[in-house]
Amino acid sequence: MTDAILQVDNLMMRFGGIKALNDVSLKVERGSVTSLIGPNGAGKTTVFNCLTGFYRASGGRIQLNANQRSTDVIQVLGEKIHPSDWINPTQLGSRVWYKMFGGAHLVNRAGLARTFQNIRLFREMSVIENLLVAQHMLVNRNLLAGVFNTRGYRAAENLALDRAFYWLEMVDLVPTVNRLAGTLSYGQQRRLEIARAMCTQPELICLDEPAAGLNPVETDALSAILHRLRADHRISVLLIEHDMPMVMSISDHIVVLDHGDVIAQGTPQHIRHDPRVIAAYLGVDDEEDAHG
Ligand SMILES: Nc1ncnc2c1ncn2[C@@H]1O[C@H](COP(=O)(O)OP(=O)(O)OP(=O)(O)O)[C@@H](O)[C@H]1O
Repeated sequence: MTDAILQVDNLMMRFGGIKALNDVSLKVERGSVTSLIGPNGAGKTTVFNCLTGFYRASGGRIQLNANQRSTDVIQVLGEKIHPSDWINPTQLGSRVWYKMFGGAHLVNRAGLARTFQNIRLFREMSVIENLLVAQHMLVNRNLLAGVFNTRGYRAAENLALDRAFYWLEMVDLVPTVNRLAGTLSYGQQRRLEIARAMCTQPELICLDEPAAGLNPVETDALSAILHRLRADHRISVLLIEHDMPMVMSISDHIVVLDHGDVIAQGTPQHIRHDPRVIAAYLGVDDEEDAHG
């Protein structure tokens, strides 16, 4: 029996006349590293945007099984009211509720965090401030507790600091703690993005091209971090990445997208030899490499 932390069925996304996602079904097994690969414009980032609530999918189903509950991601983002809701008051109430109070924050609270293809740190804030801001949902936000600096408020702040230092250590950035995020090297900024996402305590982390622009040493350090996330913290990872050696070495499962459709999925070994994947994406050189 499978234990999927994420199950995506028949996901569709249209932008006017453009069909960015046609019919995407995939799943991420709990504790696995799953990679989403494909040529430029295949729809990979659009999948991430639908999963994390940046886009509202045009159709399909996204189920996240984390934090000991199952979350219907499309529902919590706030769906349109359907005509049939008027004869089903519970359904109508739920849709109105999520239309008013739903959004991407609920997806994060349900256990999913992400990083971005173009780094989106607060560049003018220090490293530690970036990590504390990420935790504002988790700490006590009671105004009076803050004004009177109550014991509960201080305890929550200390916990946030402990969590920030824990993940800083994990990504090897403790010495940079007071530097402005914008002054870090590119590789350090990528690692800080991962630490910031981890501070929200997700069970599934979606990483959009984390190795882009990294040198080979930094890419190896990143692979080691992903290994540790899975082995030591049982975090599930969904990865978009063009660095094929990294994808092939780190993934348990690979999903290949092309023109908004899943054209293949399976183990790295299986994907490496799939003729459709070679034709659409990997190309002859990679096939020769694989055989060589
Ligand atoms: N907000 C948008 N408005 C209109 N079209 C969009 C939008 N976002 C994505 N698209 C289109 O959807 C298709 C898929 O884009 P997407 O960025 O998901 O591809 P990708 O596989 O992530 O590519 P890359 O590897 O280059 O990042 C493209 O044709 C793109 O132009």
